[in-house]
Amino acid sequence: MSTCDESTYLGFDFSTQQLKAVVVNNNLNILQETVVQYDSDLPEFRTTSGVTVHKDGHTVTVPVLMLVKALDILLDRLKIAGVDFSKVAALSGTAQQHGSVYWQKGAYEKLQSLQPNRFLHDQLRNAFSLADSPTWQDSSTRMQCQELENVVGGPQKLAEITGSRAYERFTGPQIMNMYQTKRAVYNNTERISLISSFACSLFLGNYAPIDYADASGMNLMDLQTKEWSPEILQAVAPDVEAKLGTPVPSYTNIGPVSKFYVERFGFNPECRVIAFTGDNPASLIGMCLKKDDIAVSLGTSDTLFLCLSQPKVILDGHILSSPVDKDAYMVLLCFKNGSLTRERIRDTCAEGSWKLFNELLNSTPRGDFGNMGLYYDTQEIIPFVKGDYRRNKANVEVPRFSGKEIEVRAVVEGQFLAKRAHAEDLGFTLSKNTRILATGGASNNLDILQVLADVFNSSVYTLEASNSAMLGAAYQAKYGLMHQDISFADMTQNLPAPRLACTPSKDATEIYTPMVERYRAFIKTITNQG
Ligand SMILES: O=C(CO)[C@@H](O)[C@H](O)CF
Repeated sequence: MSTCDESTYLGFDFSTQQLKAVVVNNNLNILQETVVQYDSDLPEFRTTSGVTVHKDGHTVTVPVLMLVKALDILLDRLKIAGVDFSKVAALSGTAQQHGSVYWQKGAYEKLQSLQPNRFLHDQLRNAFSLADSPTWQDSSTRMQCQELENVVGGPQKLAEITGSRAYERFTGPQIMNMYQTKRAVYNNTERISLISSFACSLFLGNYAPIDYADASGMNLMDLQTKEWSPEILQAVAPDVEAKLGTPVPSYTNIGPVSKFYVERFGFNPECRVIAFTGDNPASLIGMCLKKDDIAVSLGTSDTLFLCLSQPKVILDGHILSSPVDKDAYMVLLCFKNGSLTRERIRDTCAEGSWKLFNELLNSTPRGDFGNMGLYYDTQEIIPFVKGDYRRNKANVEVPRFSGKEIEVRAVVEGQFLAKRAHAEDLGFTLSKNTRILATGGASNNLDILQVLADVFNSSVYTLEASNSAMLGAAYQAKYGLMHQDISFADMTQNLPAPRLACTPSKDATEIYTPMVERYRAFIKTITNQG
């Protein structure tokens, strides 16, 4: 299907708590958005914030069929909203990273023979050898992480090969755990997808390849060669390469949309399916990140990422292949305790109201009278700790603060001090050209963004849409069609510039630079390194 002014592009975001879609026109302007909230729209799956936290407190899964059923609902909502699918020239998507989907033997035939008069979820009910897929919030694979690092010669070596030391949520340790503890599932699995490539497979009516950017979050792909590392695969499980397929550049034009969508929804048979990718790489696309930019995504997880022209070896954080240039890279820091932790403090200190939360936040001075709090509802990634930690002005640990307003400011300042400290540990130096581009749900809260601007002593900008991952998927749909003819920068040059949201207060640097050092000392103590 040739692109023309009438063409539209579809982007899907299978994120942790919801499935979203956006339709953009040929100029990448938003025409339509819609969402399915897993918990409320699909209560039969009994998820909380989109997942099931198991009794061991470390295993965290998502019901795969819930994601399929969410797509059925979402496409119907788009149709009811009047979207003309025949104009969609290409579609792409994104998803929570690291999660793994296990397709049962025989699922390929089911994908190939989808009937347009039946729901997807009805036809794929028996397509998965594991009903509940591990997600990025899972931390049950500590042992497999140790094994993987030992096999290659330690965390530094694994980071040199794959871009990260072993992490519990990464797909390599997860597959290893599957092989070791659920052998029957592994043996009954003909294909292993990430959640992004699983979603892409639904549109392709075939197994979709894993893209380089999301493959970088698996501890399996050699970042230099962009191929699975034979040494690592061998350690993970037998015959795993055949189940993974071959990774591809993130903007690969894979093939036409499955005829199921042509016949059921009126898609153009020439509509192309572009490789799906992880939500953080997709955010980088949606934000059109530039060299001096730092992106901060304030979602279920909080992440910080920036562009890199050459890879580097880091032990706290991740180097991923760039989603828009297969020869470039991105640095990613992920903080598992993001919006859900802010919401917990909102509920305990501000009666569940963001209005009151913001009032309490603004009633306290920058620096919170010298108090500092670190709050980890679930096992954190950076640092590897869990629980609440508070210190007063004298740097003495205290069980609680004197007022709710102190706690409210402490959770926000603590989360942002962590981001600045670890970004600087990566070698990023804040300068007068630094722009902080904020995205994700909390980027709609200007009071929280003001703290971000103060802690980083940098101006904070926001985009037209707070969901940059979903937008990035739609941009990738067009880029996948055109990348041989135009650079991503040229394709997106006419998009509106990010809007200035907050500038740092005059005393920001004198208040927060010392606090960053206090944060570093604080986590050394709580991780027993001090
Ligand atoms: O684990 C993460 C990144 O490494 C998270 O940001 C997930 O992608 C959130 F879905």
